[in-house]
Amino acid sequence: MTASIIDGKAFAAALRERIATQVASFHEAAGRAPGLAVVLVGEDPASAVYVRSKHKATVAAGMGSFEHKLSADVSQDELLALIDTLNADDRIDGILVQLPLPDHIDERAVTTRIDPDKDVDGFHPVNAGRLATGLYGFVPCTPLGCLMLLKDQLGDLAGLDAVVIGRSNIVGKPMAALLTKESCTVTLAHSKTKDLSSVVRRADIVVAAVGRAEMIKGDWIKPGATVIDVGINREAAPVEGSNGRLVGDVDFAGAMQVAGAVTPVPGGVGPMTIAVLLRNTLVSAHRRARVPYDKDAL
Ligand SMILES: Nc1nc(=O)c2c([nH]1)NC[C@@H]1CN(c3ccc(C(=O)N[C@@H](CCC(=O)O)C(=O)O)cc3)C=[N+]21
Repeated sequence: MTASIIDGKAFAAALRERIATQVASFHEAAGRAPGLAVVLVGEDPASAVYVRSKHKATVAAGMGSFEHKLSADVSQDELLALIDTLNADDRIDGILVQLPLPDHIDERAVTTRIDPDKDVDGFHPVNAGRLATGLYGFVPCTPLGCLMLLKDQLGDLAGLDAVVIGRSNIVGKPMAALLTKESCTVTLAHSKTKDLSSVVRRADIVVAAVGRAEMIKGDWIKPGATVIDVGINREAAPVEGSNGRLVGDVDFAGAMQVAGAVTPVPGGVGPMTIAVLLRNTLVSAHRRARVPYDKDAL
């Protein structure tokens, strides 16, 4: 038996198509395009690549893209002042400050400065609280993308055993909250979890978000389980000057022998993150302009 491969890239492309259609009707109804502001501090090459693909996807969906590139030595006060300006700018429905930030800037101070109703990343504590208590709010893009893939694969998730490995505020915790909302029995495992392989083995759904290459082994997985691999780890380059291979947090070849379905890396969760960012921005635009939208298409 071989697992099926969950094509996140294709799912994300289809979602972006539906978003583009709704962006066009929003534009007609509101007389403006939805707008996304992306702030990049410094010259980290990986961050620059992500910001470029976000910009391309934003424009391709018919949205306005407002890029702000600041030098690595910008002061925290200058960055906060830019966020205040973006908060007050009516053309902008979503604000994303690319993480990580340089060490002299306090990420907390930055994420809490963003207007929660423009916080399309869902990182503001107000949105974390809304998610935890079941109120409307922005849900972080990566876990929401994972949930979309799971529902597409499995339909109703109620009663399923889910294990989330990794307790970050950006992926693990919101993922556990989303699965709880879907009536899964959720275990949030992490680096201190005892006997992780046994914890993983009882799960119908495994979401791996630990940031350690191929840590989750194939023989830990329950036969037929659905495995979502959030990890993006770059292996050391085979020859100097070249790029190393991208691998997930799951031993993909091993998991393919046992699981029912597995997301690949690349081409799984990563493309969903950007598509959901556009979705959150479109939803924000509808809310801010008080134009109703088609929830089912998104
Ligand atoms: N405020 C903030 N919000 C973010 O959402 C955010 C961030 N900061 N900092 C960095 C991470 C990373 N991230 C990814 C987006 C797309 C892919 C993606 O499309 N990956 C492709 C391939 C990527 C490659 O080839 O390097 C794939 O998995 O198929 C991955 C990772 C968003 N992030």
